[in-house]
Amino acid sequence: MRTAYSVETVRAAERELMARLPEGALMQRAAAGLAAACAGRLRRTRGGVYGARVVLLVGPGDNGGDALYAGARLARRGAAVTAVPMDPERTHPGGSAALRAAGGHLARAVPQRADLVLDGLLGIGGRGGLRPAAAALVERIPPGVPVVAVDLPSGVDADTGEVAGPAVTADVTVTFGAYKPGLLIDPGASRAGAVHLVDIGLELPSPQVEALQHADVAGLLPEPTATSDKYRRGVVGIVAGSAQYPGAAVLAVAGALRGGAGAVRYVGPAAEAVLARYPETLIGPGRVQAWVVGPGLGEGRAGEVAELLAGDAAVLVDADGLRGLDAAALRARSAPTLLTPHAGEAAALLGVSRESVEAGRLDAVRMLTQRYGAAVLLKGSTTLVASGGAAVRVNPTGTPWLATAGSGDVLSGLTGSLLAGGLSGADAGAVGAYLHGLAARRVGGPLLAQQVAEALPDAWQDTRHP
Ligand SMILES: NC(=O)C1=CN([C@@H]2O[C@H](COP(=O)(O)OP(=O)(O)OC[C@H]3O[C@@H](n4cnc5c(N)ncnc54)[C@H](OP(=O)(O)O)[C@@H]3O)[C@@H](O)[C@H]2O)[C@@H](O)CC1
Ligand SMILES: Nc1ncnc2c1ncn2[C@@H]1O[C@H](COP(=O)(O)OP(=O)(O)O)[C@@H](O)[C@H]1O
Ligand SMILES: [K+]
Repeated sequence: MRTAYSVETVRAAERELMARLPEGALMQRAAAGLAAACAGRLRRTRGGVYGARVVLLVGPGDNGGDALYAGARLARRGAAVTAVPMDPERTHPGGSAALRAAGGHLARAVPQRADLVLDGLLGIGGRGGLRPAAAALVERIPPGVPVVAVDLPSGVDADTGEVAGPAVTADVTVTFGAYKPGLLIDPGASRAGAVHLVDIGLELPSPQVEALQHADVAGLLPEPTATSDKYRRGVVGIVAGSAQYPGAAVLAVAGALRGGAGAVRYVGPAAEAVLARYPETLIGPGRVQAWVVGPGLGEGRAGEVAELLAGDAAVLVDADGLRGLDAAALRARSAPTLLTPHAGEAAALLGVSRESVEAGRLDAVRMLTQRYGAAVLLKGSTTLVASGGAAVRVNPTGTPWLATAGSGDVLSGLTGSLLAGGLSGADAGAVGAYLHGLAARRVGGPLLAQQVAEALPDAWQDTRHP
């Protein structure tokens, strides 16, 4: 499991550790890790540190201090290091002195010839959009030169991944002590590049955000045993499709057949199309452990949704099923319930704009789980899964090629199948999104939704091999 912590949590752990260490020790640990990562990068790109031209963008706080001390270490190894302070009156004094003593120097303008740029403008102390002095330095980063962000790319909100205005786009982010949510959640995650964690010895409580990895998923997947039969493995029912959208039913069934349930039942007007493609499908009402309702349902079928929600099987509500949901009915349920909106559907459920959901995905998914009393999977770039007050799960797999009609139907079938296999709403959502994203990466792009479904068994097997 990869875990991420809010600024408040990191600050508290930092205070606790600092009280037990000599002054400045943590910053030296951070700078040593940062310099090592930069040296590694320079070795790969130009054969070594000696003679490399390194530019430091230096902000007024400790983030700038980290950059200056790391710059001093690189200067001692023969790099030509130039630091450009955002505010020359407010620059980490110890760091500036160390850099000068190591042979580096400070400048007013950003040199345009460089082998590496360190973004040490703002770390976890950054608030709001970059102020003009910081934005002006970011604008002067020479194009094509690799950028290493110190702790996080300046302009990215550490707690949410929100980006208000200009921000640094890094090739690598060297982060200290713990991942921050903004490094895992878009739009921030896309600005961070490859994230490298430097252990500085912080002791941390439970995380605010987490991301499953192969071993976590393999541990949650429902595998059949010698005593399994198709009913014990779980039956998933799909209520999807309409005369207008029969394909949604076929794609949801395609996902459900590869999600580990023992049988897939289809209820709706697209039975012929479903059977033509998947003769394995059971047709018509019957007992199930989990329902998937919504893909391609069209309008005027809220009654079917309400009826399923009144029952005691697990229910996944997607797409058209999400229209006019009754929060009180959802809150009254005791079986697992999972809502799987994309940003537009989430916006409608919250009564806000789609843009605000996309800009603040973490807040949106937390508000949805609170308001509807259900687990919520918010689809899109860096899919999030929230359930009650537990850590929000961010999906680390996936590809923008998934932004294609029908891929969400495959996801809902797959995830419903996992619910039928006995996973909780949050686990089914996180594991479903993970496999779906892994399968899509295997296909590459451009991809068809049905290819994603077909690649699911291979993705499932991949999770067993770390
Ligand atoms: N935590 C740990 O364990 C460790 C932390 N370490 C390091 O410390 C970093 C945190 O340092 P920090 O607290 O000094 O804050 P930092 O990010 O440098 O920024 C604050 C300064 O920026 C300014 N400013 C704010 N917003 C702005 C904006 N939008 N645009 C422009 N300016 C803005 C703000 O100005 P003010 O608001 O005061 O006017 C203030 O001067 C952390 O990320 C990590 O690198 C490691 O050394 C060791 C272990
Ligand atoms: N930019 C993106 N990056 C990664 N995944 C994306 C992106 N946009 C959409 N997706 C994924 O593609 C799928 C689309 O689902 P959805 O919007 O319900 O489409 P549809 O209703 O056509 O099936 C979801 O799994 C979503 O997370
Ligand atoms: K930074």
